[in-house]
Amino acid sequence: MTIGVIGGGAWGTALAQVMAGDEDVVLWAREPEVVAAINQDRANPDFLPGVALSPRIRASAATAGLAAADLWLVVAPAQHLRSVLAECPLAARPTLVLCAKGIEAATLKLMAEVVADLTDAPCAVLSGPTFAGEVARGLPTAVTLACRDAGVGTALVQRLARPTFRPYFSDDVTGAEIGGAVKNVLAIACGVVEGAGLGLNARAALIARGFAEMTRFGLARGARADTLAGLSGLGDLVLTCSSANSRNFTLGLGIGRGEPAATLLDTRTVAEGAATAPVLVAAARAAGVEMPIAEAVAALLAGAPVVEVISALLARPLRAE
Ligand SMILES: NC(=O)C1=CN([C@@H]2O[C@H](COP(=O)(O)OP(=O)(O)OC[C@H]3O[C@@H](n4cnc5c(N)ncnc54)[C@H](O)[C@@H]3O)[C@@H](O)[C@H]2O)C=CC1
Ligand SMILES: O=C(CO)COP(=O)(O)O
Repeated sequence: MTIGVIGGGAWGTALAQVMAGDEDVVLWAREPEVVAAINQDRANPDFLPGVALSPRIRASAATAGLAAADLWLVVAPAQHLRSVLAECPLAARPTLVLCAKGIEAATLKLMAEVVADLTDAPCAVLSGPTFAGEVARGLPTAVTLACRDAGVGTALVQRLARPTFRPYFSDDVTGAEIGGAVKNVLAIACGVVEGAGLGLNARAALIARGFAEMTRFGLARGARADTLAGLSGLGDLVLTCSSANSRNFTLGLGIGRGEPAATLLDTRTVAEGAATAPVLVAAARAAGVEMPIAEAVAALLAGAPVVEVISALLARPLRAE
């Protein structure tokens, strides 16, 4: 059996590495230098430095090679998922496991909704507290594997489980997706709090009030509260809101210190929350849901001064919890 991985960034490479413990992996990467480094040096210094990669991973710059796999882990960033997948040999009807965390800007659609525009192949979502470097080094990790079809989902849990990689089945695809997308935005907010020196009380308040926003938005979009309180929601929120290993948290850290967001975003790596924040604000307004922290993050990314944004958040009318 062969697993396909779409995307040679940190997360695609880490998933390829953990899967290569038991199966051959065909990895499509967009950058020829990433393909060459994986095939020749067994490394991906551009996106996942310091990890010696398995010889069972074969990288390719051509999507045709994915046809050899019956299961694809789709790890292109959220805003590129549609264009990347459209170039892949979908006619083979592989099972798709979506691993990006975000909402498509042009359509306000979650990743599974984007995929439904392209194919009716079986589809699941993998999400949870998963820093790529730790997964690639074999440190213990648990994720949500969400699929509307319980038969497909439970088979995927069995196939993707590894000694240090534990998927938990859920049938709540929307909940798993919303947790991952929203926590990225909240991680930026927590980084801002840290960078601006606002203290640990403020960060804890932000995590709790941010989780309330995630829950309100999730319920409005049909997610279940127990999913949002699980690995792909609260679990991932806690991880990324408390560590500078998170690109989103680190972006917020810089903004909180007064660095321009545009400069901080000028990197090869993605901080998905930056793309998600304005989209989330639009989606929340469309759903009639108040998300003041997400609005604050979107304002900061658009260049609003940190002091003003924080003062405005603190000046909001007092209300019941
Ligand atoms: N890094 C991590 O620890 C985790 C990342 N994720 C999610 O996985 C997804 C991918 O993130 P990473 O692998 O970390 O990315 P990365 O930041 O390591 O690398 C950037 C990736 O974006 C791709 N890219 C850039 N421009 C593109 C374009 N125009 N078209 C198609 N692809 C383009 C690059 O080829 C590269 O694969 C994101 O949605 C992220 O939120 C999820 C869990 C953990
Ligand atoms: O999603 C992640 C961990 O679960 C990775 O977080 P960052 O994208 O903020 O680095």
